[in-house]
Amino acid sequence: MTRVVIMGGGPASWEAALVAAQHDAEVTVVTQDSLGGACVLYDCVPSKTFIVSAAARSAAKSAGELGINTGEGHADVDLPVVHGRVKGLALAQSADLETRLRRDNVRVVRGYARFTDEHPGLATHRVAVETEDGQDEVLEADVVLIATGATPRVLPGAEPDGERILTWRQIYDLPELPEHLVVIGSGVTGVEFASAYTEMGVKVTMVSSRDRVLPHEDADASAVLEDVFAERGTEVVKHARAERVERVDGGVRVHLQDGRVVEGSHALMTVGSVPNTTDIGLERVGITPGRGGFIPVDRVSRTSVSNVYAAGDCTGVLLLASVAAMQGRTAMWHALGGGVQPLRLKTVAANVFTNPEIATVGIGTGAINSGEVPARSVMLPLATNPRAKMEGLRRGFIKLFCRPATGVVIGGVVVAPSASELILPIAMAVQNQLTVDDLAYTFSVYPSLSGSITEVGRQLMRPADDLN
Ligand SMILES: Cc1cc2nc3c(=O)[nH]c(=O)nc-3n(C[C@H](O)[C@H](O)[C@H](O)COP(=O)(O)OP(=O)(O)OC[C@H]3O[C@@H](n4cnc5c(N)ncnc54)[C@H](O)[C@@H]3O)c2cc1C
Ligand SMILES: NC(=O)c1ccc[n+]([C@@H]2O[C@H](COP(=O)([O-])OP(=O)(O)OC[C@H]3O[C@@H](n4cnc5c(N)ncnc54)[C@H](O)[C@@H]3O)[C@@H](O)[C@H]2O)c1
Repeated sequence: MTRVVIMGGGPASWEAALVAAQHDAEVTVVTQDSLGGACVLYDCVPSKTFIVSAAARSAAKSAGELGINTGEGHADVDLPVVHGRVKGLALAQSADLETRLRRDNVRVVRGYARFTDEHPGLATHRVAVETEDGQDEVLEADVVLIATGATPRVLPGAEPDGERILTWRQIYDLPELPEHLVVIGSGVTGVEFASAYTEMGVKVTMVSSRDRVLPHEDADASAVLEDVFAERGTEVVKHARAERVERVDGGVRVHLQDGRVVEGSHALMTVGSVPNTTDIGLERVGITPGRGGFIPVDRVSRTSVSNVYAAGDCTGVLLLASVAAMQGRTAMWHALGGGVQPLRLKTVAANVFTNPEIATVGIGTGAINSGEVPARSVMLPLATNPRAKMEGLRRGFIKLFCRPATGVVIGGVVVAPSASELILPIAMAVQNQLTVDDLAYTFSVYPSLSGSITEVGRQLMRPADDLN
């Protein structure tokens, strides 16, 4: 029986464990947190649960527009209930995962895992487990998967104290909503929390190091988000790098590198993550971390050392739960001899959970605008969609990219309240190399937002004459 040891307990780990168990391996997961890892306990799941509550408040506040009076536009936030729900759902999901893995005979050990091979180059590996209760043990492994994830990056001079200077993992312990939250960093994490706290009725100022929020996303999508921020009173301070955060009476002062100062009651640090790779004994197996401490892997999750795989945020490939999970499965399919499809990043769908949401898949706008990838594209504002009008949606769009000659769909962007759901037909088109004609001939429900996807397909169709 192949002995598989998995270090870490997030999506890369639990998905790998399920595949390995299916292949009759003897599987041990070593995780210092409960199962689910940072994804379920601190990052993805808690933030999305919080965002659902924030969206419910917005919906209640805007119901009057649709003729439903909720009582003078009030929608009070019961923060202990919101935070209780966030933590409760995370723990419940973690417990579900543990039950599932145990049912598949996966051994789950709570502890910290490190390689302890005597020297690099050995055919099998040893992983030492350090437990809180001192029941340390050493596991012999034929295959090891490193899935140790990442941790919030700390800016020197802005060390989180859990009271006023916070990481996104500490906010659910706040007894009250901040009066004025300064969000430092305008990547995906920053904008999601800026959007959610604004919807919760908090004054938010965002410190953005670039000329726009979400510098790596579609520029039209960022522009919609900036318009919404402006309309709701979320201030964005641009070209602004935080140098340090000082605690003052009743609040914080954020000192920017150019001398400007931003004041608020609390600072939320969203300046990226660092991989958990420094203290796991990589040198004992001969793995040298790459740039930023991430572990280099190929498209089937192999490291430079035979029978040692890595998956998820510790690899820095694409810091998404869905990618972590696929990397984990791929590692086990490869290690245990199943058929394996190398990871295809061009087909990954992702979503920014702001209001409206921003979903993307396939080739990005950057590569198309720069001419690197030739494409035809259409952007259709949702304002003309009948269902959007009924729902009172004024902003958002569907954008589609296809190959100039064949019309094969290669990417798309959706900006809409439910973009995370609407992106799926485009993702299926990209994954299966469907054409704009395939989309155009697909029935969509009338009236529906997805009707705009088939409409974009029709706008990108070419009469047969054009193709000759
Ligand atoms: C605020 C936020 C929101 C996000 N929202 C989304 C989203 O909506 N959708 C999405 O797809 N992605 C989202 N992500 C990204 C997603 O959370 C990560 O990509 C995902 O968690 C990575 O999973 P992983 O398997 O690498 O491990 P992680 O989830 O990071 O878990 C790794 C676990 O291993 C443990 N560990 C570390 N070292 C050891 C060791 N030596 N021994 C034992 N255990 C160890 C860690 O403590 C941790 O519990 C979000 C990220 C953040 C920060
Ligand atoms: N919905 C989702 O799927 C979701 C949500 C959150 C995070 N994530 C993933 O997690 C990863 C990390 O995202 P993130 O937003 O946490 O980190 P990030 O690294 O993408 O963004 C951090 C931002 O902070 C800025 N920054 C760094 N130092 C700064 C300073 N001193 N002052 C001001 N700004 C500063 C950086 O320029 C950058 O724009 C991403 O790959 C993302 O896809 C996904």
